[in-house]
Amino acid sequence: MTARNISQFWEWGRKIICVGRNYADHAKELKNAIPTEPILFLKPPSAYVREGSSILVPRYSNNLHHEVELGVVIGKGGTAIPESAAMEHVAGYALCLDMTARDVQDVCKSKGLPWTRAKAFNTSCPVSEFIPKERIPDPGNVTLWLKVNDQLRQNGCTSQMIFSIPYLISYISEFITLEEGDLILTGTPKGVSAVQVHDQLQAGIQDVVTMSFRVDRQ
Ligand SMILES: O=C([O-])CC(=O)C(=O)O
Ligand SMILES: [Mg+2]
Repeated sequence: MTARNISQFWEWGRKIICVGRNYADHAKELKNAIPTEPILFLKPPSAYVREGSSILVPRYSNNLHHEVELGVVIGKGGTAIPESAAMEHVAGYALCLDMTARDVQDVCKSKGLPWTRAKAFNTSCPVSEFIPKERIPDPGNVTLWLKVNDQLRQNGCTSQMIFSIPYLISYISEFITLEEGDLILTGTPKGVSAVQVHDQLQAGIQDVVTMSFRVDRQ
């Protein structure tokens, strides 16, 4: 067996744990209450898509939204990690999109059902290259942006997160053991909007990384 390299964490088949409503301005734009505790959901590793492949609109959705998010890649596993030690468990970062079938999510929300079909479908988690920890010395203060066909839609700073990265690692690991290669999506700032087939999405973390994806029909 060849040695696994964390710089290709998306091939490892590990967990993708997502935080919802972690920016007050995004919670407000969707008319949701501001959470007092992290809201979590999961995507399977089959959700990953890499540059060069397209984001596919599920056949059952007519309102696919982009959500640009900072992803935290776990380098050292652990259970019940104290907040003070949380950053020692981080190997690096990735720019991520939490693609969301908003029409499906709205139905799930109205019925009090889980968001799986809205959030966990194939290609619902586009990811950039792996960004080693050293390249983002202060992950709590970086700008995330996203353009659709060259028009800026999202532009937010991770300093606006309600729950910090160390807090999230500690909170999650209390009841889900984190493993090397897991990814945590930390929530999206405001500006989410619908994408259409053949749109071109471009996103970045200030001067650290950019990525682009095309949207196609499934
Ligand atoms: O808006 C949602 O669907 C919740 C979410 O994933 C986020 O806030 O990033
Ligand atoms: Mg999200």
